[in-house]
Amino acid sequence: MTAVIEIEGLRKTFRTIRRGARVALDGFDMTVEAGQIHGFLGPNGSGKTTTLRTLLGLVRADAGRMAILGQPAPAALPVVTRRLGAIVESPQFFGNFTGRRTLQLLARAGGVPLDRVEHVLAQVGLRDRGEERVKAYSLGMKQRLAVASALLKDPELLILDEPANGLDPAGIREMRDLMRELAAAGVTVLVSSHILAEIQLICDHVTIISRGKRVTSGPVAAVLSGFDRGEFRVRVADLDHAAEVIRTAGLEVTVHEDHLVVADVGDPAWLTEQLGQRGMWVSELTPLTPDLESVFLQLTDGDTPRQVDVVGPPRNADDVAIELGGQP
Ligand SMILES: Nc1ncnc2c1ncn2[C@@H]1O[C@H](COP(=O)(O)OP(=O)(O)OP(=O)(O)O)[C@@H](O)[C@H]1O
Repeated sequence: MTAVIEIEGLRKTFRTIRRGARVALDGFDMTVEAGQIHGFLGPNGSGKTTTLRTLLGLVRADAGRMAILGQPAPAALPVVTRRLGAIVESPQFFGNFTGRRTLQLLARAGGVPLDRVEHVLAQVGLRDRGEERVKAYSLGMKQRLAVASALLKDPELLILDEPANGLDPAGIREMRDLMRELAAAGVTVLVSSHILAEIQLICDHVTIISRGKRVTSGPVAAVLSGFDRGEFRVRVADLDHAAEVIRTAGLEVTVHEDHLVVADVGDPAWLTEQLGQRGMWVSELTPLTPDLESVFLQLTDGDTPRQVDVVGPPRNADDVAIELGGQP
């Protein structure tokens, strides 16, 4: 695998007269490899936009090493810029121009052959709406037009900051389908978001940032499996009695209003047998697999985010080692 984005030890402190020093990035690391749809997740103010702006040379880092498409950034950005598409600030389009005209002007300004315009209009699903004025576009269509403008150069890497922001569920679904199509066409996509369910559906890899530090990264499945405690939701008529039986058998159990949650259930058949032998019939036994939202909340909640690092270049859920520990 080739790394298309490498970030190591990135530091940035903003200093303002009114609010003093604010640490936005505190030794942040991230690697995005070719072909990935990589989700960049973090709570508001955790440093996502600062990372992307720094990577694209819009903000000067205090320290750290960055490379895009194998070239040092920001020094080599002029060299790689033709291979890179990015939407970090919401682009403002002239409302009286049509979508097609807008892209034609951008193509001409960027020295891109005009036939690319029809191609990218089709790619983002705007070919039939290309003759409408941009001011008549919905937010989702404007976002797609922005993506189309970033695709004009036929980039190998597309960086999108919060592309689903402000979109309704249908718009989010369209954006998700578009990203999948781009990835299928061989484009590496880095997409920052705080919409966890979407990231889980769209992305194959994820980096989670909290307070300017990476708290976890790796294949989505591996990150999730690192938080899988083998929990099951169990419904029986007599919750307290069942909890006592399960505890006596050595398993951790928490009693909820109408169900139990049992951790570290190796063999669910054993659990039903234990309860059945005592005349307690299980009406529900559901594995509780963690989703990105619960992992995200565990990692980014509270004053001190836990540092969770994937050791070595992750490939799949089996060869990922996850270390839990305090902040360095
Ligand atoms: N130009 C700036 N001047 C001062 N502080 C800034 C500036 N840009 C960002 N910050 C601060 O740096 C921190 C990180 O902000 P950043 O915008 O990178 O976070 P984010 O993860 O993108 O958040 P959001 O999801 O809300 O966009 C925040 O505390 C923010 O207030």
